[in-house]
Amino acid sequence: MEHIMDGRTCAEILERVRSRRPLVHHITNTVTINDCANITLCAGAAPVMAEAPEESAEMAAVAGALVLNIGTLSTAQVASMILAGRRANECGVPVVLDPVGAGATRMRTDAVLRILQEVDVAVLKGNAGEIGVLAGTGGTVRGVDSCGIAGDAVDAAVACARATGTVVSMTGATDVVTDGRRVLLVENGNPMMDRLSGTGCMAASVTGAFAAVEGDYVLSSAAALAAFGLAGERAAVGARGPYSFRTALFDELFSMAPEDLAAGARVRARHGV
Ligand SMILES: Nc1ncnc2c1ncn2[C@@H]1O[C@H](COP(=O)(O)OP(=O)(O)O)[C@@H](O)[C@H]1O
Ligand SMILES: Cc1ncsc1CCOP(=O)(O)O
Ligand SMILES: [Mg+2]
Repeated sequence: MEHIMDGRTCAEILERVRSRRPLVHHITNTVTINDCANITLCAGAAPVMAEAPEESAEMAAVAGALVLNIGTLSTAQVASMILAGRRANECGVPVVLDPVGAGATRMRTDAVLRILQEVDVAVLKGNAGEIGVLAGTGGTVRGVDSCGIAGDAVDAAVACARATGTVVSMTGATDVVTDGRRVLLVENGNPMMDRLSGTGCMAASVTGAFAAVEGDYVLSSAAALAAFGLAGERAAVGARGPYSFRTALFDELFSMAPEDLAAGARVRARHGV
């Protein structure tokens, strides 16, 4: 491990998001689209949602990052994602793919495999079940929820990164971020994040904002999950349930100073993969 990810590194990436305010182009689902826009703003970046095939490539070309989320996919939407993704690749814009529900239906699994074939994806951010399915090592997904992964979760994430050539960012109580060689474990977060629809989608949005300003996507993805998870920890204090937690989650990310993240990030390297 040539890079140890300390809180200071996370904080520096957050500072860069805040000072550069990158445009994060989303093609995403209709359930959590507004939450994705607002969490992007709270991170310090600028969201735009643009999925029409007539404009998606043009928008991707001027973005700092492109986030593709298949949560409410259609054949036409996936085609537009591929148009945008290819142009993003030509322009050096990092692409984050959220394979929402991959493994739950054949259409979702096939769409993800097709996007991975046609687009050079920088970060594949999914829950454990989705990553297990895409790794081919085994995972179970019901609807959009992970119902578990076969075998060791870190091994599956590493296998998925090697098979897809992406940085895999696998969320859960402990997040696993790997390029198939380096492995970072992010301990930030709170179980309340699992009780609210959209936290996985928002994690992808923040991942996109951080990827726009840091070209080492293992570092950018771990920093993004540390910041989002720390916001979740702080939001849980005093929350009365999922919806007061939701409001506080946005407020906590918005008001998070880089020094807060430097002190609160809990990221460690896992050796020996
Ligand atoms: N039990 C938990 N403890 C702490 N953080 C969690 C927990 N479950 C999920 N998270 C966090 O919530 C976010 C969404 O993760 P996850 O629930 O795995 O995604 P999805 O909604 O795609 O299934 C991530 O930032 C993750 O770290
Ligand atoms: C419930 C639902 N159905 C299709 S997309 C979606 C939102 C999924 O959000 P997340 O995976 O971030 O919890
Ligand atoms: Mg969820």
